[in-house]
Amino acid sequence: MGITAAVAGASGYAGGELLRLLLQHPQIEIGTLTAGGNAGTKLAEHQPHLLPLADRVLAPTTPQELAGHDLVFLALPHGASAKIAAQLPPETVVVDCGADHRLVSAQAWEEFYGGEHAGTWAYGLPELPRPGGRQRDELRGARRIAVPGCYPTASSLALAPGFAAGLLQPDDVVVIAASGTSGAGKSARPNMIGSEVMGSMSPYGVGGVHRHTPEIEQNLGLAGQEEVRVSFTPTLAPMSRGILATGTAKLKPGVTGAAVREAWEKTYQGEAFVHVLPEGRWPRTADTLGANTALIQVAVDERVGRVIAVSAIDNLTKGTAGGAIQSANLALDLPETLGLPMVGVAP
Ligand SMILES: NC(=O)C1=CN([C@@H]2O[C@H](COP(=O)(O)OP(=O)(O)OC[C@H]3O[C@@H](n4cnc5c(N)ncnc54)[C@H](OP(=O)(O)O)[C@@H]3O)[C@@H](O)[C@H]2O)C=CC1
Ligand SMILES: CC(=O)N[C@@H](CCC(=O)OP(=O)(O)O)C(=O)O
Repeated sequence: MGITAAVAGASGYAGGELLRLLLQHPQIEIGTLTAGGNAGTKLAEHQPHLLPLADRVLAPTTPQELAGHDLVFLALPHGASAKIAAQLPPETVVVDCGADHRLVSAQAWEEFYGGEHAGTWAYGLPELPRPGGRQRDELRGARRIAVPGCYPTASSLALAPGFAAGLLQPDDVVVIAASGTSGAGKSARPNMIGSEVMGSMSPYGVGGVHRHTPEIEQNLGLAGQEEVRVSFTPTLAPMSRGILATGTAKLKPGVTGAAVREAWEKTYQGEAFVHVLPEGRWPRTADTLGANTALIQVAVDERVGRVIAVSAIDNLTKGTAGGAIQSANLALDLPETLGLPMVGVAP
């Protein structure tokens, strides 16, 4: 018998993308699917694109329904996963797409999310450079995994090579990122309706208050082993999927353009999903659509002594469900790339 996986939150965007990818995974069988208020309805009502699962009925999200699987993906709102995970057997691989277990600092959790910190799990961004290794080292054999936020995935992959190589000043880092509307989940806010989003871009969470700020700081700080401060501004773009993150940071004195290029290329050399593009080509979200890839480019603005690093991802694929399955592959000792698309949909 193969590996069985349950998906909690199967009626949502992240749950739907998990199922799209799991249907193509050669070693994982899809088990129980659950929802909240939509429990009792058929999956086809919420995910009409997932034809092979159309007649599956959604179960309520309880530990009893989720138990008995080798793998459980939680694609639930913040705060819902900790209680459930605590009631699942310790040997089950639990992969949480929500934020509950991403942050190391309880103080940062309280400041940006409020309430009690549920604890820290292995962070599911395998390519992230860490002193003497990669984040994937912590994911091999892990039984509890926290999938990163979509903005932190794009922003951290863009800038981490510069911090890992000690090329960037830690106190002058700016990230501005644009996201498609699916990043907000299915429960639309008033600013998400089509007539407001189409043909317009708008900032939100401005002024250092967006909850992904401490997560980006945590990742860049771990890469460089020093405290990093980031000014992060998210914006909403008129597209359903995709994130384009532009990070800039002040170079340390004497750092050359050649050293920057070498650091970025070396960091991601051999990585299957994270690619530094050839010089002169810039990442576009469209090229990552439906793929578990992150496309990166870097340049030096010599006039102001800053590095500019840009990355593009599909927020639902590398930014959530693809990253979740990549980490699960590592936890289960499967090939890291198994079942994951590397080719986007174009145009
Ligand atoms: N969208 C994205 O790009 C990203 C999302 N994530 C994270 O993934 C998680 C899911 O996000 P997303 O799919 O976008 O959200 P959606 O709003 O699209 O889906 C939420 C899912 O959770 C279920 N649900 C809601 N409340 C409860 C509850 N109290 N108990 C049990 N189930 C419940 C919903 O079921 P029902 O239909 O019955 O209401 C639905 O299946 C979130 O934690 C989000 O932060 C992470 C990275 C990126
Ligand atoms: C466009 C949009 O609204 N995006 C979401 C982030 C999505 C994501 O990655 O968030 P989690 O931390 O919730 O998992 C936001 O800014 O809140």
